[in-house]
Amino acid sequence: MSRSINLAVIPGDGIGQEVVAQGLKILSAVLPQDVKLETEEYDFGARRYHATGETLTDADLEQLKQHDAILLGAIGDPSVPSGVLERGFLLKLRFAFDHHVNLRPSKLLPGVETPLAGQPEIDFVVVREGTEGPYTGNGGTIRTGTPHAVATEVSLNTAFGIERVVRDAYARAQARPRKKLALVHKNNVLVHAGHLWTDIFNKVGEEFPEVTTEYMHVDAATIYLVTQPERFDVIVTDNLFGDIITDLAAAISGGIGVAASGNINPSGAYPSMFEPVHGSAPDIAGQGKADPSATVLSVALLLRHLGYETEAARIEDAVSADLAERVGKPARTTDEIGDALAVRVAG
Ligand SMILES: NC(=O)c1ccc[n+]([C@@H]2O[C@H](COP(=O)([O-])OP(=O)(O)OC[C@H]3O[C@@H](n4cnc5c(N)ncnc54)[C@H](O)[C@@H]3O)[C@@H](O)[C@H]2O)c1
Ligand SMILES: CC(C)[C@H](C(=O)O)[C@@H](O)C(=O)O
Ligand SMILES: [Mg+2]
Repeated sequence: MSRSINLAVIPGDGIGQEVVAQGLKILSAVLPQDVKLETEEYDFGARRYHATGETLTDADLEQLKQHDAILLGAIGDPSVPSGVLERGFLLKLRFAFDHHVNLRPSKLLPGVETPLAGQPEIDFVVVREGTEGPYTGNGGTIRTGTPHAVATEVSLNTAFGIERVVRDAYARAQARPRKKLALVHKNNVLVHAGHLWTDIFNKVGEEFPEVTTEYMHVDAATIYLVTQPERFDVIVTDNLFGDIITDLAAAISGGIGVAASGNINPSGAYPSMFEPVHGSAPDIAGQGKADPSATVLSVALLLRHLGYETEAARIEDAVSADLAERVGKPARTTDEIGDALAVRVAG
């Protein structure tokens, strides 16, 4: 039986261009010959915006819908006002394709440096809700430019949206050896949203008696992520808390250059999108300094999502070996790391 992957590729802005090139290099190197890889590149981001004023049109969404999956580098550029591309492209796409499971694994691989004392066991996954919370654009500004300006950014939380992501997180916890799930929220202050999350978390938990649960306020979670990261197995949390704690999770487990993510539509109704957790890093863009590992690991998540478990594991092993060998060696360019990984996955 012939197999194929029809992939939408969105390099985007800044280092997105550099790291996606490496991701594709590794993808081509790892796939068996009988798998036909078709890629179509899209120019979303600052270039498209400056040329046309567009971020993501309905026609673009129609085209993207035809693919099996999407690989994204990063979106956002200092030449475009903050929020225009982030909301107008990235969030619009995540919402349009109902990417409600934003999956962000963190694993401290052997030999990889962490700013934490000792070499703690870090191996957890954050299931970040991806379509609701304070991200929906449910707000506004009045009296702009006056001393009485008012801005609101209302967090939207639906029972439907919470329940589906919470159930997904329980299922992931159930499938892992430690079977632990933590709900991270702020139900001591955000009592409306927080209690809806907590009630649903407890109710869905009745279906998963083997999963051990705990609740933690998000501020305390930031303490434990630093002092006891080994405590975590699966974390489920809302969109904004998930955004913040996954940058922290990246920082403790090898850095933002190795943090991968998947924006998953579990039903398959729309293609899922895989991207590094990091952004376009304008401070290092164009200098060959970006670590492509996060994108390469995102390619592994993409392959696993499409059923290519062996190839996904090969990529993860290659990145792990590459990271372990870095200690004490001079820094390599983005391209050099990509080349080394391509050799490893092919061999
Ligand atoms: N998914 C996305 O497309 C995404 C994610 C985050 C931020 N952004 C956007 O990216 C732009 C820059 O955001 P930011 O500076 O807050 O975050 P950032 O993640 O781009 O950069 C934060 C820091 O991490 C470093 N860094 C990031 N990726 C790296 C890599 N692969 N290797 C080595 N170092 C790396 C950067 O040099 C910088 O010091 C903004 O426009 C923001 O909105 C986009
Ligand atoms: C750029 C921004 C919209 C995005 C988010 O907040 O989700 C980014 O920070 C991320 O973590 O993917
Ligand atoms: Mg973020």
